[in-house]
Amino acid sequence: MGEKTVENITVAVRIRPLNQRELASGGEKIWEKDGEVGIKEKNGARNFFYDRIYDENTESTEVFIYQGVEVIEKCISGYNGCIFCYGQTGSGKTHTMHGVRKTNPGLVPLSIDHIFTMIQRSSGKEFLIRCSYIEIYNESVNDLLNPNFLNLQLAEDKKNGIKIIGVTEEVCTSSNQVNSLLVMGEKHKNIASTNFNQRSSRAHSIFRVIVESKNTSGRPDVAIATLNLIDLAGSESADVHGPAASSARSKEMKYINRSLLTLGTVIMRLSDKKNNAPIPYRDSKLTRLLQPALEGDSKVSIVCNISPCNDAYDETLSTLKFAQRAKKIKQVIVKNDTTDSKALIVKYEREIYELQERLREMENKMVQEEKSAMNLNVSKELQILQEEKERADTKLENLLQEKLQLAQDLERLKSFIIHAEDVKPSKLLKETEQKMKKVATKKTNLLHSKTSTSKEIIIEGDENLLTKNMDYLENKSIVLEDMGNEDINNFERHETMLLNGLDNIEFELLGFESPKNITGKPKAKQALPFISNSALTLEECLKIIEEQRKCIEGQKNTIDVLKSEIDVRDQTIMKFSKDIEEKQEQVELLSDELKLCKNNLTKLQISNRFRKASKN
Ligand SMILES: Nc1ncnc2c1ncn2[C@@H]1O[C@H](COP(=O)(O)OP(=O)(O)OP(=O)(O)O)[C@@H](O)[C@H]1O
Repeated sequence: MGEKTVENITVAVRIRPLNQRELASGGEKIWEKDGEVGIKEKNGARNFFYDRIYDENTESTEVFIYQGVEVIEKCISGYNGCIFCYGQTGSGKTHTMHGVRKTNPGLVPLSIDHIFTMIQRSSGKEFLIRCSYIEIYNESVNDLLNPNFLNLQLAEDKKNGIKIIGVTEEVCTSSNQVNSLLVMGEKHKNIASTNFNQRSSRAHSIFRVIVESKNTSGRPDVAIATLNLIDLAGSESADVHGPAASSARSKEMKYINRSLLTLGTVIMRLSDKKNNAPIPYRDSKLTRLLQPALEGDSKVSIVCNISPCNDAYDETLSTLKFAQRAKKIKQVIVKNDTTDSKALIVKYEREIYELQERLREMENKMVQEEKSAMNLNVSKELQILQEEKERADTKLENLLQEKLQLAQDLERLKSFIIHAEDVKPSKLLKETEQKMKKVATKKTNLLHSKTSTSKEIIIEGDENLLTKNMDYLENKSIVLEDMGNEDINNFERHETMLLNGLDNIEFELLGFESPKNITGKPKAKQALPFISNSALTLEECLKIIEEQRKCIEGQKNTIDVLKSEIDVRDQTIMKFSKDIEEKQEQVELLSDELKLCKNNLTKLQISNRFRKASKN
């Protein structure tokens, strides 16, 4: 706890001018100011003294100078403050508290202006201002800054007084901002027209400003002061609404009067300390909310508003008595110093510090990012990609070479392969084959035409191949006799050739053995010009042909394998090319990202430089 001061509640009386209704009804002014601090009945029957008396000629600014300035300045120094107006309906409470914003502002807007003026003058200190605005309507606490928040609950808070749970608290940094909140709250106020006041407040309204202050150097203490600016609803008698009063107005009147009565009792008990009767703070929401202030933790200033008219005599007298009692209340007000980390200013400062740290970290990180992006990531990435590309290029080059080699091999191998259709049959072979066919036919015919004996002789001729040959020639001459002359000539012309061209197959077809011994060496090979070695037997030739055929088939298989290998490599090459394209795209993307990163950094740096400049 901080410094203490013992003070009385400051009580002033403000006399408003007679209003139209009073003048029209022939009302008379029976109360008048008596010096700076006195008020007396015109007939001299009664007089009262307070801290200050304001008459109908006094401007609200003057009221503020005496009733408001000290309270506000105490708040700025860390003491709680409370200013409220008390009086019957239509006596000028709202006029005093709020006034007419531009032409004749009341204590609330003047207090706000003064708070910010004081802040401006308080070098070496920092402040945090937050505001809330509520009204107590029919004993229900409603949020005027958020009309959806109705019937808010109250809770005891030993450090900060009575807390309104869930109330809207707006942090404000200028008087304009606070005034905007006031305007907004005013729109949600319960106001109605009565016989006594066209715009009568149907609820008590409390504009609350919490001022947190802290020295920028030295002790870390934070002073938290709460300023309550209260415009009470006025006490009402039944004639305020007339006999046709609606049930809503009657209900409002009941609640207003009951809470004002409780306030009166609280003030009475506080002013009479000898009487140890309990103080009924809890009997109304109004007194509960005012309890910390009235109990003595606040600098309290009360303006009691009265009508000077004779027809309001009772109400005015009641107000003046209330003011007298209030004047007696002594208060020990204490400065609210705290090192509580819950103080919003401490919390915000910590947050600001944390945010600045984070910003610094972010800036460093961004510089690092930029560097690494510039020097490491991108160049490394590029280097890797380039190396990969070079490797892929080499691979591709090798594969192309291999492919070329394979293509050449293939061509070479292809040139080795001879297809049947590629080979032109020799004229000689063709003729030989034709003759062979003819001979075969004729031999068959001959065999059929001969007796079974001659057939047997031929078969038996196996014993002596030469004899067989003779027989054969004999048989042939028989056949020749049977054939026409033309045939004979033809046959003879080709006989040698035929004999030479006959191979073992023909002989075997005819049921003979190979005529190797007939001519010494078989001549069949001479009829096969593609076999260059005439020394080979026909079987050997066939074998060679078969081997060659197999070899060609083998080569074909090899070529097929090579072809499929080439296909696989082609696919690999395609894959590599695709990979390279993808990597190049990645490189482009990374370059774009880097550009973006650089732009963002430049923007951030500019905004930082702007922010630091505007701070200075
Ligand atoms: N000092 C003053 N000078 C000029 N006009 C005043 C003064 N005091 C009050 N009035 C006028 O009297 C009328 C009623 O005043 P006001 O609304 O402030 O009364 P109130 O006490 O707030 O009433 P209620 O309790 O019904 O809300 C208003 O039109 C107001 O402008």
